[in-house]
Amino acid sequence: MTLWIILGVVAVVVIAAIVAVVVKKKSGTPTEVAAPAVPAAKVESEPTEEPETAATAEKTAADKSAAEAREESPVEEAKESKTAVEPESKTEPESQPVKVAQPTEPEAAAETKGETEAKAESKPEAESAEESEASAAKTAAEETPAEAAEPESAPAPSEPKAETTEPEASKGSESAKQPATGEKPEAETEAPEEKQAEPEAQAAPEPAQASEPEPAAQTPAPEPAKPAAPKPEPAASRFERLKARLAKSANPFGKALFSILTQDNLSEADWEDVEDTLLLADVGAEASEQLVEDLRKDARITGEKNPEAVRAMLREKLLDLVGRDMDRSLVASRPRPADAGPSVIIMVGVNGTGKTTTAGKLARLFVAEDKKVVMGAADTFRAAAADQLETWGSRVGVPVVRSDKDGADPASVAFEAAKVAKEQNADVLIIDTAGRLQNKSNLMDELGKIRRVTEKTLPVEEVLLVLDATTGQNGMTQAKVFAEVIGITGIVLTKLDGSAKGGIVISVQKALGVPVKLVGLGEGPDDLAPFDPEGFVDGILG
Ligand SMILES: Nc1nc2c(ncn2[C@@H]2O[C@H](COP(=O)(O)OP(=O)(O)OP(=O)(O)O)[C@@H](O)[C@H]2O)c(=O)[nH]1
Repeated sequence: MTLWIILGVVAVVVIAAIVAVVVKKKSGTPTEVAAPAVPAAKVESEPTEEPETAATAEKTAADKSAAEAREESPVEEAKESKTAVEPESKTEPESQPVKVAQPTEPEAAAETKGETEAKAESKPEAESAEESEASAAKTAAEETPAEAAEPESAPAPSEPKAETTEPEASKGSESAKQPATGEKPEAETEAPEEKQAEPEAQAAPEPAQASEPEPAAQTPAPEPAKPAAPKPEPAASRFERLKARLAKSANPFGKALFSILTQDNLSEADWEDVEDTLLLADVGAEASEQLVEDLRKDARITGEKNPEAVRAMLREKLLDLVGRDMDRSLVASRPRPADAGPSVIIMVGVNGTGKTTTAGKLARLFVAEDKKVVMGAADTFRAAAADQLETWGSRVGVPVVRSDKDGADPASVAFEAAKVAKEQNADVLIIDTAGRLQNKSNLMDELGKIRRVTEKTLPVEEVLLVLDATTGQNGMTQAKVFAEVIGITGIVLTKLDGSAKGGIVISVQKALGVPVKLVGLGEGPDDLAPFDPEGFVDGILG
């Protein structure tokens, strides 16, 4: 039994050992199978990594290609940067080319969109600084900023440039013509004040508009400024020359009077001839009657047989009528305090009397006196008027404040002109206005507005009524209305060279109570002279 038990145990042990071996062999397979599980995990993580690396690879590739492209071509660079680099590259590329292309303009380009206004503000400062140094010629150059910018921008090939320059150009055109551009802000701020000051909405709003254009510099065509224009003839010698022309022109009434008065035994008919002669010469009915009466009473004339004596006495009578003691000096020519500021002259009159021409001639007259002059083209009704004045200004190196806009508010131009003249410390500001009929009340009101707006900055010391001597007595009605509306301080009698009506000097003075201060005896630049009563009477007596 015992033996069987032992054998049984041994057998069990052997079997167990065999089973153990078998089991061992089988257990080695499952561990290997598990191994793949690890790689499986790796695969899950790899998918994420692989896409990333692929993306970065593409990006780097794109960047590289983009970088290469930049080196190869600036144009492609921009494209690449837009697509690959996105936002940053979009803005930078655009601004850079501009900056690189034109050093001065790049800034302008970057600034234009948002900084145009700020730029405008800074301009004023610069201008004011320049103005302090400045001369008329300098301002002239400043006044044409828009024009100057155009040429530069034109060549600029890049689009950005064109865009940036456009704003400037447009800006320049608006404010343009006046150097006063810088003053724009001020003008705007002042506009409200003006509105308040003037109940009528008119004056206020316009000045503001005017200020925008400031561009006065725009204003200003004065480039030709101080070209080699012939030196203006001194005022002193002008009337001597003009007197000779006056004697040759159709102003024979003095001679006619002389021939009648030197006759023996003047009859009633002779006296009627005297009066008719005076009337034909536009001396006026009242003045003619008075002169004849004086002559008849004067025994020295009626009894005098010596021609020279008659001539001398007639000369005295005519001088009395013309007015030898009237103050005919222009306010601007009188001695004045150094800090008085510019003396403002406004030219008014009906159409075609010679306002613009006289303004130009007058500028020459002042330039001949070494005065610094600024002109304002407030004749915005006739497009060519500003050009005409600008041409006159260029002849003598005088800056002209003007607007490019047809039909612009003349008060705005006057407002700007006053500011420019004051800032430039000019001695004289001459403002040309559009011709108008005295029966157009709205246009006449406009004159009052021009004066009021101008006086926001400078007092108007002189208003010259420009009368065409050939219009004769018709001019009297006009003159009276102008005097009532804007106030007249003096008369300019033009085209006296082509008129037989020199007597208008006497009648217009009598009607308005203001003196003839200047006479025009031709279309030449120096055919304007201060009126000299003695020279005038000598001229018409021959
Ligand atoms: N003979 C002569 N012609 C003159 C004189 N003054 C001006 N003229 C001419 O008169 C014409 C008209 O002159 P403008 O200066 O344009 O007249 P304006 O008053 O400004 O004209 P509007 O602005 O249209 O009212 C021009 O042909 C001038 O040359 C003068 O004293 N003598």
